[in-house]
Amino acid sequence: MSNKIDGKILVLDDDQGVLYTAKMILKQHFETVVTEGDPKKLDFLLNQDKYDVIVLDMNFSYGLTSGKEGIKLLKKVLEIDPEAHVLMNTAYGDIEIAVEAMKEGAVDFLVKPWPKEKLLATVKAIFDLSRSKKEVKDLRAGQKIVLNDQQRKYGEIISSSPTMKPVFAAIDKVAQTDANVLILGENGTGKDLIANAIHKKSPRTEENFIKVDLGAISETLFESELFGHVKGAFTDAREDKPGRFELANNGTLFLDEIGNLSLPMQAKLLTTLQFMQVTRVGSNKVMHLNTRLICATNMPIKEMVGDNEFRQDLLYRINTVEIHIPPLRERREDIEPLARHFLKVYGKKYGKEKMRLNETTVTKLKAYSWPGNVRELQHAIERAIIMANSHLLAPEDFLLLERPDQNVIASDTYNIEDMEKQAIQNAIRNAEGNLTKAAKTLGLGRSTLYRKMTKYKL
Ligand SMILES: Nc1ncnc2c1ncn2[C@@H]1O[C@H](COP(=O)(O)OP(=O)(O)OP(=O)(O)O)[C@@H](O)[C@H]1O
Repeated sequence: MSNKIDGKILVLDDDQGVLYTAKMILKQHFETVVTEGDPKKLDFLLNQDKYDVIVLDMNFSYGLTSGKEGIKLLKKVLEIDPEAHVLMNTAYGDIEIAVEAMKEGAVDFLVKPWPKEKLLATVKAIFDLSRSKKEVKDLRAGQKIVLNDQQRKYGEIISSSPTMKPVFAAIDKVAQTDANVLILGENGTGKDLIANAIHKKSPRTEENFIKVDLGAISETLFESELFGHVKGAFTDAREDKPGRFELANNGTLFLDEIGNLSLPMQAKLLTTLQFMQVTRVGSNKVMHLNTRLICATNMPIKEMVGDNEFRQDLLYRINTVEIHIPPLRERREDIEPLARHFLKVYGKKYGKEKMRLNETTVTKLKAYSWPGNVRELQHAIERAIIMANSHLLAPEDFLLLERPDQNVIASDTYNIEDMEKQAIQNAIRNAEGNLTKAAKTLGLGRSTLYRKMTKYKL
């Protein structure tokens, strides 16, 4: 390995002698030194690559000593790359022009002819400045993601059913290891919560817990989101950005909805997991990682392997330990404590702390099949609290209709109001009680939906 600095320097000057000398000096210390005598090539060069330091001549055309050409070029450089670090080079020692260049955004200037050490020392200092600014930026971009992830609230896990005992036992055991865990369970069963609980109980608890919803990542953004990118790697890459893998280094990476990954994305993920190393898109620097992996899915992943929709080798890599979370209908003992828990949480949120459930309501809640699991129960309680007229929640405060086979208005009425009422009921049912989602499906605002629900006594 060379001990040169891994940096890129561009020298633009119409004096071939200057270009030659600068290259000779800088090449001994920096990995890449590009020299160019034609200012018209500037656009092409800057769009092609990103330079840590640009040494720019102030007086291009022969005989022109006003420095105007250099200022024009400087503006152009900064237009293409507003963060460029430009060192102006002038043969005439015209301090006023140099000061103007600094005002326009140049970082420093040199007066030709410069002693060899002076050029090197100045370029090195500017290089260090540019790198440290970049590191701060990287850190900020990373912190933003980490902060978002940390701010996501993970509440307490409520459960008293025997069916959940093996789940808690598994959490305690795997938390102490670095084993890859695959959490399986229907929508809304608490996979997120369990993944976070494993992290919290693990020795990595002080490090980051980073979640990636693979179901929400497009094919084009997959690599950049997971592995990061460097500025200019693609059109929208305006800044360097660390990937989720990198941010989860020494911590835990939670890949949710892994069953939704396309086969090409599965292949990319597998390679990363095999070597536990990533390279930011557009860079060639390999980073070795120490990341604990937890994956989750609500899809029948083993059947998907049989149907060649999910790679078997990837499944083997992620499912060292499997944790199955049973659906709520298979642990009915949890319904009441969960309902009371959400009653407390939302009672507080909406200033209705006195809300209670009556016995018939509890019986009704326990009898329901909860296809949307804990999330559906959570939304049902929240809605009931918002809509209820008294402190005692009655069965009528819950819209728990078993799902119809078809997602259509099953009616032969043409009365507009009846149709509207049925459409609202269907939408709420299909959204598993999530009113925001139901309102969206209906094309209504949330408050309009509340109004209509009151009107139709829903
Ligand atoms: N045992 C539990 N105790 C308290 N809250 C729970 C429990 N299980 C789930 N929840 C709550 O239910 C909601 C859904 O849970 P979570 O997001 O963890 O489910 P999920 O299985 O990851 O869902 P999806 O498959 O849709 O991503 C969350 O608000 C979570 O806090």
